[in-house]
Amino acid sequence: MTTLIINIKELLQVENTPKKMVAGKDMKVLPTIKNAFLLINDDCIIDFGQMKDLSEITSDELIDATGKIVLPTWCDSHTHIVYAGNREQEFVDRINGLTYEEIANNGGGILNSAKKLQNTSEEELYKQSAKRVEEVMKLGTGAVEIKSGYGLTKEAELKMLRVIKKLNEVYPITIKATFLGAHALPLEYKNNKVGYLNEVIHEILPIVAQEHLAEFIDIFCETGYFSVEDTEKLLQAAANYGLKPKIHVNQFTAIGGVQAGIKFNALSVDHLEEMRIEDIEALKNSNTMPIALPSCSYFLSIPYTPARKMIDAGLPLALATDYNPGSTPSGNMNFVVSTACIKMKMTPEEAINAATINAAYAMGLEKTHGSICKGKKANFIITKEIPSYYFLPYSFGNNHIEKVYINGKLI
Ligand SMILES: N=CN[C@@H](CCC(=O)O)C(=O)O
Ligand SMILES: [Zn+2]
Repeated sequence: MTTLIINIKELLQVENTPKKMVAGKDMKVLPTIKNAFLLINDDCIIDFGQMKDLSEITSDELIDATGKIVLPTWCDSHTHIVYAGNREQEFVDRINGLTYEEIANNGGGILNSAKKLQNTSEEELYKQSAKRVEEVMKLGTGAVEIKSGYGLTKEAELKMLRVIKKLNEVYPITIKATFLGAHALPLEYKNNKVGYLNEVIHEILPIVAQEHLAEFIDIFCETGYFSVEDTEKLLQAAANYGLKPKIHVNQFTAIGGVQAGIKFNALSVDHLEEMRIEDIEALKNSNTMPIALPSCSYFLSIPYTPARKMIDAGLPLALATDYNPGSTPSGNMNFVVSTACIKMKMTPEEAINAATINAAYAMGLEKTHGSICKGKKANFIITKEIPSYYFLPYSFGNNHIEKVYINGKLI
């Protein structure tokens, strides 16, 4: 089945030769075609170009996109979409003066979500999570990474990963799974971090690998959670099973997590609200993609990742939502792109690159996602009539999306 979109006001992020990602000054460049067409066949992009070069208008379906912009769907390379219940009480507690750290120390935070998830059946967890997957697809996300990490027992971690697997089988959106058993210390291991890490490494990780439940490994490398030494121990064990790191580092304190990630050839290092010069230096000449999570900074009122310093130093940057019940109860990549422009001083071109091609790279999907390129997945957003693509981040909080196609299917 072919679909032809004609009279596109501007087609964004077009590529003739697919690139891996963009870094530094190149992030300011967003290749586009004005007055364009896009042709897809089933789940694949087969042609695009200027309207004047379109030889004949024959297709099973024809869409006139006069006044509208077409761009690749967003890639969300860091989420915790599979969770049970919510934590709106903690939100109110923070408004009333408690800090995120105080809430966690009182048994709230990640442990609160873990308790809820352990007491939720796999079917119910699937149901709650599927609703969020449907929601983010409508918001224009065509590929997403989802972590475990709210289980914190063998049974519950595997339950989360099976739910992620089922979501990937049921929905057209591409889903990549990450094993985050080392997200927090469960209460039973309060004074026995070594014991819990051994449980993760020797009891859960082998099953995750054997059952192919995750492609990536993650750990919360942070003061009060897991140290750099813990991180290296886990990443070494995961490497033996072929799991690639995508890790939580530098959210509240910079303790060397960036360097640990690079040492183990991490695909990405994520959060980075606290960045030292040596962290930026370490990322240069690495294959590791830094990921910023501006909605988390917004929600927790913590610093934003210093995108300007990083990009001006020649680094690439990806943007993701961090959708989770504690620090970011939002999976809206449109808001992420706006916030990156408004609060992190990224240009619209940089933000769109960071949320498409660089984000695809940060999940190992750059060959199939993240741009309008022949042979890539037919994943794209058709906007409502808008004056220019600047309008997307500028007119923040408003919905500019008219249609979303994922794997060639209208969502
Ligand atoms: N920082 C660690 N993990 C999550 C939030 C966890 C929670 O509060 O539930 C994050 O990425 O922000
Ligand atoms: Zn996270």
